[in-house]
Amino acid sequence: MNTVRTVKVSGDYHYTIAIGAGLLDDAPRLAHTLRGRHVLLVSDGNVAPLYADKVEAALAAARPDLVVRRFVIPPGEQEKTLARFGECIEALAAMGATRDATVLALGGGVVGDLAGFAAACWMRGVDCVQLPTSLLAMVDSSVGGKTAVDLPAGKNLVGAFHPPRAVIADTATLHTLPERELRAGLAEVVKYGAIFDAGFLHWIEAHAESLLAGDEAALSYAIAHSCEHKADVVARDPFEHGDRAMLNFGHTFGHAIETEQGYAGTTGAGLNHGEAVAVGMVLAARLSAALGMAPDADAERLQALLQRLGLPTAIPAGLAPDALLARMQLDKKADARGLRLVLWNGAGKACIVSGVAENAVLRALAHG
Ligand SMILES: NC(=O)c1ccc[n+]([C@@H]2O[C@H](COP(=O)([O-])OP(=O)(O)OC[C@H]3O[C@@H](n4cnc5c(N)ncnc54)[C@H](O)[C@@H]3O)[C@@H](O)[C@H]2O)c1
Ligand SMILES: O=C(O)C(=O)C[C@@H](O)[C@H](O)[C@H](O)COP(=O)(O)O
Ligand SMILES: [Zn+2]
Repeated sequence: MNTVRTVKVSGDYHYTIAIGAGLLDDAPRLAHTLRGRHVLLVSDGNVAPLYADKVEAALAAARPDLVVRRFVIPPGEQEKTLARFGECIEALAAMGATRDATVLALGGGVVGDLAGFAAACWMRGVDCVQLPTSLLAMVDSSVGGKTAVDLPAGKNLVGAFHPPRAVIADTATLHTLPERELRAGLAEVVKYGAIFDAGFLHWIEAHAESLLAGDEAALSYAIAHSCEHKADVVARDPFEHGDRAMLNFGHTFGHAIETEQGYAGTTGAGLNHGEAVAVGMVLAARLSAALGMAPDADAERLQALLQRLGLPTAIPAGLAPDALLARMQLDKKADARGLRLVLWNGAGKACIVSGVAENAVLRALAHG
């Protein structure tokens, strides 16, 4: 077994994030997270054929008494729906899952959000253990307990806060992750540097090529450091009453793009989540510069880094600014005063601004 890094999420909803190559083979570690006998392994059609047998074999070796069932969805953001959530709940009912059951989320953020939401709702809440297999899920979605499904009207509009019992990230799974999805995960890594840590942003700039090449040491440092930042903010603010909202940097724009494109990202016809967030961060940085809150040079530097990482930085053709603005108005941060956006004060510093003028946002969208 290679080195295992651990990051602890402290506070009322505490758990450990374990990061290392080969952790899906670590039967005692997996078994240790389970309380009862029922396990529903949720995955998608790309990940299950690669890793589900391995996980089930490890569970059977450590706990022969377990009742394990599999629920596999087709891959892609278009599957993060109320309908799939319903099927997942029915799978728990069919196996007679008791209140000490565990939902194992084996996959990227789509599987993690859907499985986590099912765990939050079955019998008003059973354990969820996140086994992230995409870079984006390792650095972001598996941590912090936001679970949700999308509606045609907007991203993540139905969901719950339901912190995982544990997160076990087997970095060896990244060897099979498509390059496009690796880049998408790097967008959320850049986000942490942009909003919290100018030094980390500089480190990413210096290690961009190693990260893109899938270098183990660089990726494992980026994952652990990103998780430290996320663990820190979600421990302080688990329900996003305050500065957890900074994790939404670029997301009000990005979610509007994803929704307007009908969540067509993973199939290749639109932007996926990480790509949309990359565009969104550039728009939020440019808007901040236009409002005199961030230096122009920092906004240009952020855009240049995202471009070096092979990420898009412009709104895809065919998306109208007024349609995107309408989508942004259904963002979960908005309140009676209107849009509430995460804006930027330059490298390492973000802020949350209420009542942002719509004409300034429209100008950013029109130039985007
Ligand atoms: N809950 C949160 O805090 C949070 C944070 C960030 C993003 N999200 C959500 O996460 C989702 C995006 O997650 P994502 O980028 O992981 O997308 P995803 O789950 O669609 O995974 C991307 C693609 O990679 C495939 N894949 C995953 N791991 C693989 C592996 N090891 N080998 C081969 N293929 C693999 C998947 O099958 C899929 O086709 C969005 O729905 C977003 O809203 C949630
Ligand atoms: O954990 C959080 O808080 C985040 O905002 C992380 C984001 O990267 C993630 O995409 C999240 O799902 C967005 O949340 P939402 O509340 O805007 O739906
Ligand atoms: Zn995100």
